Amino acid sequence: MAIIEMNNLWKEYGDQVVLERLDAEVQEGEFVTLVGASGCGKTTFLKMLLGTESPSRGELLLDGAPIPDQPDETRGIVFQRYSVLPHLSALENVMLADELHRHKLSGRAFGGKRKALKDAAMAMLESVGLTQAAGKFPHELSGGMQQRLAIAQALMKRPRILLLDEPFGALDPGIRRDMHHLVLDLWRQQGLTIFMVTHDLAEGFYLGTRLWVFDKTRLDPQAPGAYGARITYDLPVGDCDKGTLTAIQAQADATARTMA
Ligand SMILES: Nc1ncnc2c1ncn2[C@@H]1O[C@H](COP(=O)(O)OP(=O)(O)OP(=O)(O)O)[C@@H](O)[C@H]1O
Repeated sequence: MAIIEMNNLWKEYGDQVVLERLDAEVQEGEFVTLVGASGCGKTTFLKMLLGTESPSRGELLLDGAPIPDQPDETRGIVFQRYSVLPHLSALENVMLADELHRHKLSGRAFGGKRKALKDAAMAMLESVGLTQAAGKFPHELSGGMQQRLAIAQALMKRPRILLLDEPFGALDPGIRRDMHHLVLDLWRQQGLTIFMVTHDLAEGFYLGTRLWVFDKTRLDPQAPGAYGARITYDLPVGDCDKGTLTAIQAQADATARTMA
């Protein structure tokens, strides 16, 4: 069974149609990268997967059942910036992710449980290369280190699905490359299913096993909100020639000009 399935999925805000008629299935372990013009609804789509936005029409299914309408431990998310809490150390940020979840169930961890939680958080920090930074606060970390910390925080609850919203958009190219290796390692080691929004088509092709292009197939320049975006390309990565890449870029640029 698909881990994620959407059937005729729509998202509207008032009379603005953001997404329309989305149909797709994603299997566990896929790495889906999402590209498309600014404002085409990529973040909105991730928010529906997270559970902070709900579909207006149609179905969005997790393991065959409607996706929970609140975030839970099955799905973790990392934003471009500000995913971590500034007044907590790196270690405390990672521990907090688990504590918030535990709080709902049985309250704060003490004694041996707290020690186990601390050990698990340290192991998570190690897996993202931040052992030395455990006692530091976010403002003492570089942009790349902050994003490593955000990833550690998102993975602490052992989600099956990781949602990444332009997580490397603000990073220098060299740091981005390091982050690419990190994400690919974590994806393989933990058997994650990943949905990642990027503005960089090359990054989408390098990282993903599958690339989705969000674009508007119907456009009314007088009423940019009248129609929503659809998935106009659904490509297995490695199966795309240069002409297709150029066509995707040209189409996204044309949509961006019309929507500007
Ligand atoms: N809570 C909301 N209420 C009303 N409109 C919203 C809301 N959230 C998003 N929108 C609108 O939905 C559209 C899609 O926004 P979204 O952020 O999903 O696009 P995006 O493709 O992620 O853009 P970008 O690439 O610039 O991040 C935008 O027109 C935005 O203004």
